[in-house]
Amino acid sequence: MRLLIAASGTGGHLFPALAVAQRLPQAEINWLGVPNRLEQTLVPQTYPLHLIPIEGFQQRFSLKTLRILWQQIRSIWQVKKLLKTLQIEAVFTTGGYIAAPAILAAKLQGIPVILHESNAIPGKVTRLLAPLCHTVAIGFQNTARLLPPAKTRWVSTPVRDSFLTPQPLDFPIPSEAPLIVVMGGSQGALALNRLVRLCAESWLTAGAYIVHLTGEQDPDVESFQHPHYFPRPFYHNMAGLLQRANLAISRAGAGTLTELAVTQTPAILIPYPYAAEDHQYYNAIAFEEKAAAQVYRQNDLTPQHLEQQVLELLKNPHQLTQMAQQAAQLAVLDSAEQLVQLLTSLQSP
Ligand SMILES: CC(=O)N[C@H]1[C@@H](OP(=O)(O)OP(=O)(O)OC[C@H]2O[C@@H](n3ccc(=O)[nH]c3=O)[C@H](O)[C@@H]2O)O[C@H](CO)[C@@H](O)[C@@H]1O
Repeated sequence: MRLLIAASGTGGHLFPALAVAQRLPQAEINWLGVPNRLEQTLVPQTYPLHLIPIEGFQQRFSLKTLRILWQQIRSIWQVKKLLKTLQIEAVFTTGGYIAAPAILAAKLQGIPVILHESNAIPGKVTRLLAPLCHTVAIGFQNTARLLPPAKTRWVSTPVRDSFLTPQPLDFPIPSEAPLIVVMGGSQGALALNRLVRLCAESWLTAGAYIVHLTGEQDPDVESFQHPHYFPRPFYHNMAGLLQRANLAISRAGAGTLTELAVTQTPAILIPYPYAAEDHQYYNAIAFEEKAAAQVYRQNDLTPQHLEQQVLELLKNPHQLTQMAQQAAQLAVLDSAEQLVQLLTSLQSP
């Protein structure tokens, strides 16, 4: 199969697409992305990457809106040409603004599209263009009700292959010590970082180790130091890290949540308060409803409260085990496989 994957921008859009691509060794895969985004680091060693210069629309109308609209229209023709030149037979996209030209160009060329929407509240492009897709694969079961004219199928969200087998971890952490992993999504989260640094001392004193994924942009990254505290701007072996973690303190991006479920990691979730339509909160609630996580609104959460909640959990391994068991109930281990089947079924008469 000749497949175009349109996935761009953040880890949450790229890693699920890479997980599907990994499972299609026979396919001829080309990738559609945007300049200067994470795909330029993650994709070109494995797949030819084609870049189109587009941006997402801003909330408020301005002259820039017209420029973005023009970029979008132009990019539809660029993608249409690409589909033709590469003789693409199917398009797979994980949503976001790159999905718009990919879906519209595929529709003009009569090529079927599988769109994967990982979030509980679908993004704007998904809501608008879902009816043009062959199938919209969804990460959360409840999302189907928000996409009524489209054909939906719940598959959860794919995780990288490494999550499906035990991975070694290269941090010097004794096997009996509790490990807290702090994650702010693929770009880190400054507010979460500040909050955690205010609490870290007391968790470390209680015997925990901390791996803190800070993102690349934190100016205060060196402001807290301790021999059992490991800050990293970005870490690639997420599977090994989460398999070992006893507790995660995290934003609530859909990709991260799926990985927490697959690795059975109990979590304190602090959704990004400015995510479009508050979708991270609704992602997180699905985990809280199943008692797999505790959810706190960033604006209501004081450092004292977070510090206490974590200390309580560290003192109560039985509660952590119960949360881990509940997280396991949310895991769908063959999500990537289901998407591969959907894609390959497009070729059957
Ligand atoms: C601010 C915002 O709107 N973020 C959105 C974005 O987030 P973002 O890309 O942060 O979100 P996710 O949590 O879905 O995915 C992060 C991915 O990056 C990986 N990772 C992270 C840190 C690290 O050091 N190493 C690493 O590999 C994680 O393992 C995970 O696979 O896309 C997600 C999927 O549409 C949405 O749910 C999020 O709401």
